[in-house]
Amino acid sequence: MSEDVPHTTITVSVPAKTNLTLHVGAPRAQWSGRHELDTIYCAISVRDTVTATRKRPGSGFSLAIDGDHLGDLASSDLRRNHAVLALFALAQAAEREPDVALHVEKTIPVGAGLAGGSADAAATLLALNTLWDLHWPIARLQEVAATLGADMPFCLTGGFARGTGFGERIEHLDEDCETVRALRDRGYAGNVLVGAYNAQLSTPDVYRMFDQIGAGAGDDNHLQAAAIRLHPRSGEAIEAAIQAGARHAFVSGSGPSVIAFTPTAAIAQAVAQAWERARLVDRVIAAHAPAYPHITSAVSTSYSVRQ
Ligand SMILES: C[C@@](CO)(OP(=O)(O)O)[C@H](O)COP(=O)(O)OP(=O)(O)OC[C@H]1O[C@@H](n2ccc(N)nc2=O)[C@H](O)[C@@H]1O
Ligand SMILES: Nc1ncnc2c1ncn2[C@@H]1O[C@H](COP(=O)(O)OP(=O)(O)O)[C@@H](O)[C@H]1O
Repeated sequence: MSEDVPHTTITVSVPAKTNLTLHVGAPRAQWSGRHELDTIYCAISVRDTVTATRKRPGSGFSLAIDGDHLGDLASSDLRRNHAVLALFALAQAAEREPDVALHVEKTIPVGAGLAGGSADAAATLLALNTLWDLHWPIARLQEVAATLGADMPFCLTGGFARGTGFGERIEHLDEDCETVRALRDRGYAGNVLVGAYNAQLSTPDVYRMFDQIGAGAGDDNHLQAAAIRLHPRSGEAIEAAIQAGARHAFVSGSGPSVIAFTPTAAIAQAVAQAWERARLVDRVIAAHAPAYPHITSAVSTSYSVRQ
């Protein structure tokens, strides 16, 4: 005898994160040495997609990862993947079994300062919130996300937000608020180019270099000088982008990737050409800011389970 089991698949598309400003304070013992931050997060439309599918009870989790530039992910322990950590964190918080198949399709460069891991964790939480019929509010999911990483709570909402604490305290910034209007007036919205690298930077290493050399004079990203010290090509790409007319160009978070805000198609072409001609980046990705996560599909079918 067989029984029909609902077979639901939820797919979430999630944007990458950059920091328009990233002011770094002292490390705090109560945060296990993490530094106090005051940052403006901005999500950009370089996206990963996470699909979560219910599996047979007791069969455990599975993870499949696709993408052309997986960096150290290709050889890393699947159980340490941030999407899997999010699955187990929500399973524990919601008292559910993690019998879920996760499929992560990556275009966010890995170890790039774009929070690709945090984005996949956020997408997993959003997918499971529907797959398991939890329908928890974002604030409750953010409590789970904050236990996993500083910029994970922001990745659940996208758009613009101010982050404080070690980055986990989020004040979402509405599109029509004064701060966002001022950001738009200063050219921090619209088309961007991402200068991506095959190389990765370890975020802890960048913070340690920051502790040694501090912030560069006038840098809105206090980690920028440290990231450039460890990955000089990022600094060359920033200079070339500004010379080519970019409104803003900076290292994204702990780097090495570079973000250039390009207000016209001609400037975008000039920046891309300057980067490619002098091989200042390994890949150029066009995107726009801000961007938001969204559920792209929820498919319910059924499959027979032999009793
Ligand atoms: C720098 C930022 C800016 O948004 O993002 P990325 O550029 O890496 O994406 C964040 O602060 C990345 O925070 P988070 O995502 O938790 O960092 P992880 O890669 O998990 O590395 C954690 C390590 O980074 C350092 N760290 C992280 C956050 C913080 N406020 N102070 C720190 O000193 C600590 O050494 C910590 O152990
Ligand atoms: N799903 C994931 N996507 C990207 N990186 C991941 C993921 N899971 C674990 N990681 C690990 O997290 C580290 C940081 O990756 P990532 O979040 O992309 O960069 P950053 O912290 O610089 O924004 C990498 O060493 C990577 O192996």
